[in-house]
Amino acid sequence: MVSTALNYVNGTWKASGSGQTKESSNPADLKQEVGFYQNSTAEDLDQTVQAAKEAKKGWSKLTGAERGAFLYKVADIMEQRIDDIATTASKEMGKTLAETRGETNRGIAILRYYAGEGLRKVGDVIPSTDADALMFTTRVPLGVVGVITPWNFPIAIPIWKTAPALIYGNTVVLKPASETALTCAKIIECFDEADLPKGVINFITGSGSVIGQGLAEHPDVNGITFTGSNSVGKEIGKQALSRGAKYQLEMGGKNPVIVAKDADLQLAVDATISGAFKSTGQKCTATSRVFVEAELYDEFKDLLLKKTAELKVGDPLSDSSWMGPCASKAQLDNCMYYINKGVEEGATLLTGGNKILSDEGFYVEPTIFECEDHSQTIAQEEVFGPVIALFKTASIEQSLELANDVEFGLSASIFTTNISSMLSFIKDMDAGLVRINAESAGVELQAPFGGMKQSSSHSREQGEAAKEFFTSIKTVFVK
Ligand SMILES: NC(=O)C1=CN([C@@H]2O[C@H](COP(=O)(O)OP(=O)(O)OC[C@H]3O[C@@H](n4cnc5c(N)ncnc54)[C@H](O)[C@@H]3O)[C@@H](O)[C@H]2O)C=CC1
Ligand SMILES: O=C(O)CCC(=O)C(=O)O
Repeated sequence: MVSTALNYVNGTWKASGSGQTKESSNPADLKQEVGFYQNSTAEDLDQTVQAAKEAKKGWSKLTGAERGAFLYKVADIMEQRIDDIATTASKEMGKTLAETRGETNRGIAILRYYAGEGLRKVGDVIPSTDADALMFTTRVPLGVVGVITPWNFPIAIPIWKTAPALIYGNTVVLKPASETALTCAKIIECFDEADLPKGVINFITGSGSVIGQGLAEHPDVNGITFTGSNSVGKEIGKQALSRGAKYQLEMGGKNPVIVAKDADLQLAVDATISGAFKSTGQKCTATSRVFVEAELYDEFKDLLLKKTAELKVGDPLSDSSWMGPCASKAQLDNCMYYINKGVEEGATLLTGGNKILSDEGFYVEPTIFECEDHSQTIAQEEVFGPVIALFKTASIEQSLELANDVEFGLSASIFTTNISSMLSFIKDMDAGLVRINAESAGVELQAPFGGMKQSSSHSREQGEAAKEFFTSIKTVFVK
């Protein structure tokens, strides 16, 4: 059934003052509309922020245990809705149902993790130089947090930003990507039914340039957490900095896989395929460059091509599909731009490179280029699609040097059985997430996540690291 998502402001579902809605469409079936969302205005945003501002005092006064009890309740409600949330997400952005179900379960686990955080320590006792004094740290919430999220993890990312914001006592205004607005509304329904106090969590849809930018610029928004493109992220950072708000940005990646001559071949090929092509390559942690030592190169390439040919691309709602379409026409066009660039700049197209079933949806073939020149566009820029640039290298040292030769530093993998190769990779690879004998994608909710170089604002999300962003430290001296 086609539905219309409303904004959620001060505990009430509400239409935008604009009276306008926009359509959310299905990238796997261009004839099917999934539903509609509110095309909100700056006035709607202001009312939403005011609701969060009014709620912050009461929410911050609750104990962590009390706030945690609400999050446990949201998790329990969401557990009853896994299929509905996952199906909506698959319809809105084309990821396979197996992946969106997994992502919903991950969202539930994140809620429970942060619910438990309400009972963990928030400070340290620090010895004072004054024998009669007690000195310690405590933490206070930022206040109102603006959460701006992308479409590629439409369930996990809104939750991994919102749950820690709430448990540490902040109130939230959440603006999801328009492509996945209905999925996010289903998540908010779980918060609504868990009866959080009014105004603690608010949800508003609309364009990035009005609602996203409006949040970044709003004087009553004390912190902004963002995941998305580098260009938008940088602007948000500048706006937040200029008015003294705290900000956290998670942006692009150009993630390498290094395959040593002593690697487990099957493992390295399977992990490369999964890292590069799951979610149609639309992960900031996706594998996009692969460096293979010469001795194993031909065997690796043959097996990679054989297994890629076996992948079934099709309807994300069908159990037999391994990879769905790109999330939108813009994403497909972007992908084709980079594929054409690869061909123009002289990389050898080994497989893929074409749109498929283009009348029905935004499908593209899993694509592999063999490259020699690491300065080529497909080796340097984030594609955000199922495209691999494959290189033969003379040594692990050369692989590592090339792996670091990009502006990003989010995640990176090495496949090797040699301990000293592992250790030099851990030490010398410039990435926030380094993985040994495991694919480049795959983030665990209890561990810090974030990038180096241009991939992030150098902050970390998830696990205990979230506390650093969502709170301010107060040093207390008592005498
Ligand atoms: N690092 C990641 O996980 C992601 C990276 N991307 C990259 O970005 C490219 C474009 O994807 P988009 O969806 O267009 O990303 P985007 O950066 O435009 O959108 C992300 C979020 O920011 C909002 N936004 C857009 N313009 C804004 C503005 N001026 N001020 C504040 N918020 C704004 C959007 O509405 C959305 O909620 C992709 O091809 C990919 O390369 C996209 C999504 C996620
Ligand atoms: O690899 C993952 O699980 C998370 C990736 C991510 O955060 C992203 O693509 O935005």
